[in-house]
Amino acid sequence: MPVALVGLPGSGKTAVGRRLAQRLQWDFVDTDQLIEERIGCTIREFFEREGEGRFRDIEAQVIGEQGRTANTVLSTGGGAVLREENRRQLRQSFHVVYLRSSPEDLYRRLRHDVKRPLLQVADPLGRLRELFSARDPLYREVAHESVETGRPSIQALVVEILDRLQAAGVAVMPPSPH
Ligand SMILES: Nc1ncnc2c1ncn2[C@@H]1O[C@H](COP(=O)(O)OP(=O)(O)OP(=O)(O)O)[C@@H](O)[C@H]1O
Ligand SMILES: O=C(O)C1=C[C@@H](O)[C@@H](O)[C@H](O)C1
Ligand SMILES: [Mg+2]
Repeated sequence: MPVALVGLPGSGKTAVGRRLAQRLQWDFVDTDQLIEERIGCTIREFFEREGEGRFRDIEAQVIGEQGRTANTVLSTGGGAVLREENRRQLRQSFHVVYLRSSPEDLYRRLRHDVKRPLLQVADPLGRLRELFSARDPLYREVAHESVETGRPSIQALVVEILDRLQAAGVAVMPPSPH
């Protein structure tokens, strides 16, 4: 069964997901990257030109496709859980790991980042707090595992998630090369 990472923008889905896939020798797929390849422009440009609804349609299609893969770590976009259809798909077809972060930790990481369209507002910390209140219940609803990302390094998070995946029988660690 593929593994999906969910969480707010900046929670580490891409950074953690890539390393997790390396350790498992699985494929790594990032829905945001896949979508940018398909639409031929950045998500930010697409949001401005076509609107969030069109972006969410493509996102739902990509999650549906990836649910049929094996040996894949899927890093989802921060808003993937907003659609009921996606929550059902995630819960059914993936082992879902929620990277749970406080709005304050996220703000520290993302304040200089201009790539995340939802944070291009006058009060990004306020926006993150709103996003957390609105989405934390949805991430919890879909998650089979939840890990707090406040203090641990990316490496430590990967080790913790690997332990959980092995305990759940979802993944077997490949033998180490030496
Ligand atoms: N546990 C962590 N400790 C320190 N830095 C981290 C941690 N997790 C992520 N980061 C850093 O925070 C930034 C955002 O991480 P990343 O891009 O992986 O988030 P994301 O969840 O994929 O965000 P988005 O939903 O917007 O795609 C990156 O620079 C990443 O290296
Ligand atoms: O939190 C969100 O709604 C989003 C997060 C990003 O990963 C992208 O998927 C997009 O910018 C929307
Ligand atoms: Mg990402």
